[in-house]
Amino acid sequence: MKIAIASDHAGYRYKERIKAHLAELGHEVADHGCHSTESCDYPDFIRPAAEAVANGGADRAIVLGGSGNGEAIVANRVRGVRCALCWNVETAELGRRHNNANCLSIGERQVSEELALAIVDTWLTTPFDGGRHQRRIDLIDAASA
Ligand SMILES: O=C(CO)[C@H](O)[C@H](O)COP(=O)(O)O
Repeated sequence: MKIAIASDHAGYRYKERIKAHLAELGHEVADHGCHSTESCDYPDFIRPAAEAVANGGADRAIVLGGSGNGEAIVANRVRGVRCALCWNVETAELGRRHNNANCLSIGERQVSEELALAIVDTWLTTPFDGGRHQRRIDLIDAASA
């Protein structure tokens, strides 16, 4: 899978760890920054990663911050992106099964590194259920057209 990844300073360490994990799994990763723990403004980095999904340059995106809230907000402003803020394995599973989330947001200050990797693995491997959930996604898209 082609995966775009981005963080701010608060998500930088998990970004580096998750990039290594994705490479081990054989995924192709494009890092949209940031590139250090020096304070920066997350929209500058998150938006290009989300746009990569919207324009077909990436299959999925992972965005990382301190809480992950602002990162999910930025990603969800990009049409066609469905970004799920996940803090445990169940929210990651539901983000895929019910929301067909093509973007994952995690807060480095909220979850352990071990849990972050488990969240990533679940989000990568869980299929979308379709059915009534596709109808709801269609309603979301229609409402924001
Ligand atoms: O999670 C975030 C946004 O939702 C950011 O990582 C967080 O706001 C950064 O805060 P600070 O500049 O105080 O490190």
